[in-house]
Amino acid sequence: MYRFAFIINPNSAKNNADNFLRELRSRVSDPLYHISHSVHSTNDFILEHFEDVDVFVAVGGDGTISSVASALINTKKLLAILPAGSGNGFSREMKFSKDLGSLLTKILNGKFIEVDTFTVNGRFSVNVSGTGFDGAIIQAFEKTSRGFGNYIRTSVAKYRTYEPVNVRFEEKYSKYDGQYLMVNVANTRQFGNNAFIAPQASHSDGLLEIALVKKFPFAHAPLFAYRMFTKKLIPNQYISYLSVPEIRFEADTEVWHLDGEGVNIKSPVHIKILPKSLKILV
Ligand SMILES: Nc1ncnc2c1ncn2[C@@H]1O[C@H](COP(=O)(O)OP(=O)(O)OP(=O)(O)O)[C@@H](O)[C@H]1O
Repeated sequence: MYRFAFIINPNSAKNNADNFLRELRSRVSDPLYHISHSVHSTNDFILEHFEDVDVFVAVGGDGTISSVASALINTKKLLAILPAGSGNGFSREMKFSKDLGSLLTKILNGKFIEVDTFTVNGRFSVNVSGTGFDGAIIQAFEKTSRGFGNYIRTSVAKYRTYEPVNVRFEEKYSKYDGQYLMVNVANTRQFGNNAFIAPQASHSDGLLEIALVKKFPFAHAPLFAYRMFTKKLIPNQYISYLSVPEIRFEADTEVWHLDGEGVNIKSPVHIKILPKSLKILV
C-alpha cells in the first residue's frame, strides 16, 4: 500500500483542522501529518519526507493544493486532496470528496491519472488563474473574511467602476488584441463553487483555454452568471476562447491571481502548459 502524509492548512475556509485530526487519528494509527502555516513550511515538509511518502494529501483549498502540487511536478509522487477550501475548484474537477474513508480507500486502490499544469512567467498554477477584474476581486476579497457571499458582494461593488485591461498578444494572436474585463487561463473548467468559466476545458489535453471576457452591461451579469453556473458559457459578443499550449501577451496591469491567490505579475506575460506533469490519485 502507498505510504501517505497529510498536509493540513489550518487557514483554509473551514478552519476545522482539529476535527479533521481527531477523525484522522481514529482511522489511521500514528498518521504522518503536517500542520502548515506557510507555503515555505509545506515545501520543507515535502522535502524532508520525499523519499518515505508516495501520496501527499493536501487538506485545504486551491491555494494549498497548488503549493503542494508544485513540489510534486514531474516526479513519481501522487497528489491527493481532502477539500477544505471555500471554492475547491480543482478538487471538484478531480472528484475528491470530503469523506476521509473514501480517500483512504482510494489510497488502498492506488490508481492515478496524469494531468496538465501550467506556468505564468514561471510561476506555477494547477487550476484557473487570471488577470483583470478577476485578479482585482481576489485581491479585494482576500481583505474580507472570505466565503462565497463576500466574493459576490466584492464583485458587485467593484463592477460598475472597473476599467477594462488593455491586452496586446504576440503576432499570431494579434486579432484578439483589445480591452478585456478579464483574461482567464483555464486548465480545468471551473474557478470553484461550480463556476464554469471554460466548460470545454480538459485537464489532460495538453492545451489551456484562454477565456477573453469583454466588459458587458451590468444588466447582462445575471445571464452571464447563469450560463457560467450551468456550464453554458459559449463564445459570443462578450466572450471568446483560445485553445493553446502556450501564449505570450502584454497587459497594462500587474494584478493577477494564481489558483485564487492574489499576486502581481509584470508584462510581458508568458503562459506555458506543462503536459501531464502531475499525478493525481483517483
Ligand atoms: N501550503 C500552505 N500552507 C499554509 N497556508 C497556505 C498554504 N497555501 C496557501 N496558504 C494560504 O492559506 C489561505 C487559504 O488558502 P486556500 O486557497 O487553501 O483556501 P481557500 O481560499 O479557503 O479555498 P479556495 O482557494 O478553494 O477558495 C490563503 O491565505 C493562502 O495564502
